Amino acid sequence: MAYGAEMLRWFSEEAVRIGGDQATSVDGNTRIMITKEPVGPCVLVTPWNFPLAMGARKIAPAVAAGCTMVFKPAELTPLTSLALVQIFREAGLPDGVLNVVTTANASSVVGTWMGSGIARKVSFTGSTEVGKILLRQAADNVMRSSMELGGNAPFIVLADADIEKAVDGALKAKMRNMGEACTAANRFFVHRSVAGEFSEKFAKRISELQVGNGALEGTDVGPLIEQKGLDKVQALVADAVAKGARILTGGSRPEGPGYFYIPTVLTDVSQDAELMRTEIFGPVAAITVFDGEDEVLRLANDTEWGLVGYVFTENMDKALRFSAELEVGMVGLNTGIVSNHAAPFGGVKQSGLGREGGKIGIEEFLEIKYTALAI
Ligand SMILES: O=CCCCC(=O)O
Repeated sequence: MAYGAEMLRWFSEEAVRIGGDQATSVDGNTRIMITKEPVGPCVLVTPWNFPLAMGARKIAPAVAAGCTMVFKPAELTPLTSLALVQIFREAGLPDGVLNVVTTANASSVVGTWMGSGIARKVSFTGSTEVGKILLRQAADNVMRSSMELGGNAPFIVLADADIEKAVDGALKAKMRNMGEACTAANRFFVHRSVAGEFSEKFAKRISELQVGNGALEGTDVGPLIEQKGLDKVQALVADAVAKGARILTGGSRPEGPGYFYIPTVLTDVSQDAELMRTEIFGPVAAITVFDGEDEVLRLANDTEWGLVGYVFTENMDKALRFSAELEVGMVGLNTGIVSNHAAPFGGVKQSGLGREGGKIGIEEFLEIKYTALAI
């Protein structure tokens, strides 16, 4: 909620800073005037995992830039988005600027918007698979496209890391939103010399998390979103164990109803395990041990995704080397959280196109116009 609210504050402040530029041509005969205009009607499509913040991160810059929009929230979490739209109405946003449509038939509704020829921009947060469909549709009308897609984040603990800091960061990078985040650490690579200490301390902290009803006092983590998510997590753990992984903690679901899964730490995970290549989207940490820095960089970059990478080290040179060589859009150095309304959020490779938040976030909703003025 705070993340979403800060997006609104940030972009309300950025609205008044949409600048332009001017220059004189080399021959001195033309004044070059550069202005910025709203890109035009936008198609916004958001996921269920941060229903308020992901809507706010698109709607706020679009409104600030002066765009109108059609907005389709996730089928699993429509009510948060309806509440957000109501807040905009109460704040005085004119009718017709922000139009929300809830549907169980996303492809038909969004496909109609994409093919309309009216929309000039699409901004999507969700799976790489759906992102590719939208990009193909966007190509037909040459629409501006912002894509926040999947991730397969490496979490690297170097030999000289502060282990307490690394465990703390690992807990956040793995367990924020029960692991149901594109930023979630998916693959843990720990240097052999500290692997025992890190794994033991991390597994202990994970095993102390109280799983249960989020409305009850003392609960740390709740259930997964749906049966499909739970089935996926169970299958990924079974596959990893069949390929030689050892369970340090968790590895099963608790008795009783609900889509709960006990937070899990696996070690000795084979690079062939399915969860090394798939976004887990659940509370499972897969640890592998490495010996050399070149080796771990190669393993970390061996994925089609490139959203975020986490590195823990007390050595500045190594920190900067890893930050430069990881093929990602965002790096967490000695921190397990990169998400911040004031920072440019986004990935490289198949993790997406464009950035959301920060100073650049509003540019995604602006078009540049150049006017030549004879002098
Ligand atoms: O799952 C990805 C949505 C983005 C979450 C974030 O901003 O941290």
